[in-house]
Amino acid sequence: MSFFDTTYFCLINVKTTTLVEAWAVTHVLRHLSTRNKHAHSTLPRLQDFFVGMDDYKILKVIGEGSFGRALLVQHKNCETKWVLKEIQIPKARSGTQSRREAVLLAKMKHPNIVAFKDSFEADGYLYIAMEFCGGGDLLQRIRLQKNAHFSEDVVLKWFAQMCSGAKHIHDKRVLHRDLKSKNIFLTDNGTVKLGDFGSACLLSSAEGCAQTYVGTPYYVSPEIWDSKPYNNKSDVWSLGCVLYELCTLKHPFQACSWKSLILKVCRGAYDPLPKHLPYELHYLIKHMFKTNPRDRPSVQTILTSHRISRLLQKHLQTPEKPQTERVQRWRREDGKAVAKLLGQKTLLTASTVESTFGESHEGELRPRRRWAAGPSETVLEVLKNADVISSDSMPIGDLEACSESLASEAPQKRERRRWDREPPQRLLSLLEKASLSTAFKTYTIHRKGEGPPLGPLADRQDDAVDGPEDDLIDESRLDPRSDDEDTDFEEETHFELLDGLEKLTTEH
Ligand SMILES: Nc1ncnc2c1ncn2[C@@H]1O[C@H](COP(=O)(O)OP(=O)(O)OP(=O)(O)O)[C@@H](O)[C@H]1O
Repeated sequence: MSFFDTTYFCLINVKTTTLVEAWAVTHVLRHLSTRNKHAHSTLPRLQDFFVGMDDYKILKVIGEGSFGRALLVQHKNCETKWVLKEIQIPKARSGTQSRREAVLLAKMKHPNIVAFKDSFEADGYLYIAMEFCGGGDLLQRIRLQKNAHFSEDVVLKWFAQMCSGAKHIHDKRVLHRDLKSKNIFLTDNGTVKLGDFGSACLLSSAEGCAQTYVGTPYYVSPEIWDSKPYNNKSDVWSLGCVLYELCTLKHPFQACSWKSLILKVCRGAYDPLPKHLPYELHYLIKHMFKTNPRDRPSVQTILTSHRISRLLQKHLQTPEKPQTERVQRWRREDGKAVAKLLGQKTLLTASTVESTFGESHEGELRPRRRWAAGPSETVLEVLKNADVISSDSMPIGDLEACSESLASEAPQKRERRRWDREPPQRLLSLLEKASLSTAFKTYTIHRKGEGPPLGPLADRQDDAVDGPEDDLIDESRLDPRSDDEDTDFEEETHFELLDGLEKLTTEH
């Protein structure tokens, strides 16, 4: 199929939606057939193609990312503005591989995901036409604020919409892998949309995709620095970074060196949110920044059964349905039976402070669990002779020793799941001299021996993604899943992050 055939096909597909557009197609076809007769040896670049036509024009170059330019274009007759991403296709790569972002976007139809319009290739470039978000990206919006914080309502609304978009892609077993405020857009009417699927990766194509690390160091979760597989909770970590930025107008993990950045990320050490923000947001951030991905909530959980859910739901047009309850609710009778077994004391009395409501009955207002007024005797005993030092100044080793001694004093020593290992020494030493400015860029790092970093559309020749577009999504993966399965939603292949990173940091 020649370039012109391909272009005819694309244009017909996109523009036959209205009569006006059908007229435009006729015009374009006539124009192209004239051009075809005098076809040059060099195929036209996008500029020739659009500007030369009566119906479209390039309004401006919006910006340039790591992998190409973003252009604002307009269809003359319907005034619709699109963003056209122009991405150079690496010579060695096949065109079909290059369409991954386009195909992913096309399949992701959701009010909180940047809509796909069309994609085509010309002259070694891939063009992806997508919805133009007139409000710009969230990073620009945050910068506009200077020091004025967003209202709580705005933060919750935007975050709810981000989660809704993220849930949609996770439900399709797709990871975004590069969620950051720069890749999240606002429309003119203030709706949030996730964009830039250049890094998105279908798990079903682990063969071709999971061997590549994509991400922006400031938003990368601890497991990635630990060379663990990327999973849906890694996207949750990145969303946590964006939420934190919305709340504070700062990055959660600020640092003046790579070493300190990675240490902070791996320890999950961030400054607490401002006090005026609701408790639910504090609680959510704490959970999104759990260093063990299994302890982080999934987006499904955040939207439906987390403490924050109630606050988020009112900002969603179509509220997310609560999870189908797999775990049976704890019934009062069961509680009583277990309590009897455990020590002839009802669990209600054991776990709640006696309330002025007295004994509650089914359907009646229940007393809320409250902490006892003072710390427990055991804690007081342990702390009696302890030095008073701030946790900030306490070296991590001391903290661990202290918490271990506390645990040994406790009546029942409970094994806690932990993920607070130090980042690998080699990683720290190789990053020591690298400039931190590079930590804000999107990286693509290939496996050991794969050569230099390549764009998001570049992949191995034997990439399983290559092939008919419909093969890209395994439909069986679209079935609804339980939240437990969600936790195990991760890439199957490990990759060597350090080798790739070493190359990058010596290049920059
Ligand atoms: N759909 C869109 N609507 C409005 N602006 C957009 C859209 N897509 C991209 N932009 C803007 O175009 C510019 C370039 O975006 P692009 O996605 O090419 O790279 P980037 O996100 O800036 O960088 P990187 O590739 O490192 O992620 C950015 O300023 C971005 O805000």
